[in-house]
Amino acid sequence: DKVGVIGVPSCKGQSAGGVQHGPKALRQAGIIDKLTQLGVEVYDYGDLVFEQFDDDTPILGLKNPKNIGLAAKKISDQVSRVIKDDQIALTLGGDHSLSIGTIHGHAAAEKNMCLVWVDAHADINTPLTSPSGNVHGMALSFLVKELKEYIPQIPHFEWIKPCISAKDIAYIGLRDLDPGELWIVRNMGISCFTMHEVDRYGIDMVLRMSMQAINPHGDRPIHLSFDVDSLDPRISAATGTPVPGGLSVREGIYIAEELAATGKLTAVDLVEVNPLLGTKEERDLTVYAATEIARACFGKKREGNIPPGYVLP
Ligand SMILES: N[C@@H](CC/C=C/[B-](O)(O)O)C(=O)O
Ligand SMILES: [Mn+2]
Ligand SMILES: [Mn+2]
Ligand SMILES: [Mn+2]
Repeated sequence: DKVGVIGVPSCKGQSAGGVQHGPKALRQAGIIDKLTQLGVEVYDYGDLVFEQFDDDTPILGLKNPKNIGLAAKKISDQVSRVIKDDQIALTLGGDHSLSIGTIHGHAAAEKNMCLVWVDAHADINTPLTSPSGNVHGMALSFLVKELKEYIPQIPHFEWIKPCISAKDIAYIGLRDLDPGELWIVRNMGISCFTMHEVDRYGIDMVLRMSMQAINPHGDRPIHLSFDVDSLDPRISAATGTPVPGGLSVREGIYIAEELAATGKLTAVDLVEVNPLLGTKEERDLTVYAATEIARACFGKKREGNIPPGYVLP
């Protein structure tokens, strides 16, 4: 496999300072080497640089429209280029608003892609339903075709073409939805496996049902958007919006192992690591969990791995 790593030091989609240092924290934890050790051909594109615009007043309550709209375009172009170069795009965040760009870029390169969104949150508030104006909680609303009529015109967001249908999305790990989001999930027919379903069916069955729903013939490129706050705060406390009762690191790794096994994983977002939050132990554990999810996405197996060409001595 060839993997293109893109750092996205974004933070304006939410209000906790520090998430822009997520890419650096993951790099300092050796994420690149850990992938290289798996025999993966890693192309590191470094971190995207975003021009900062201070004159960026909220529109309809949506915060930082100019900074986020312009950043998303850069992200979209970069992800699209990486995938067209036959590399799996691994985007290190940064806040979850970056997924506007990664999913848009993925769809530009692979229009038949489908999406697994692993998160405590649905991130599908529209600008009119958002309780906070934070775009990391709205990312999907600009991308889902069936929501087009509910999305007001936002300056610097005009270039975003809705590129995915509700039926092509599966949520895993949800446990903190706003009313508007639940209405959308229920009425647009998005496959949704909250922590209730994870408890009821177990993670394997949830994954099987997700794939049955969005990729029944196993022929569609898969986009995994992994928000570290999907994991339980006991193992992922260094994040802006922690919610108790999350996935265990084993469940997170299982999702990654199974999606890797399909051979169709084409883009991965690893977002919302905020190294300035929590104690040093909590930060190190959060970063460790995130790097283990990444390793599992690119072939690391708990049964072990045999290097190519290995011969028993
Ligand atoms: N639903 C809340 C929380 C959003 C959380 C976004 B996150 O999942 O990317 O952390 C909001 O809209 O403000
Ligand atoms: Mn979240
Ligand atoms: Mn999120
Ligand atoms: Mn988060």
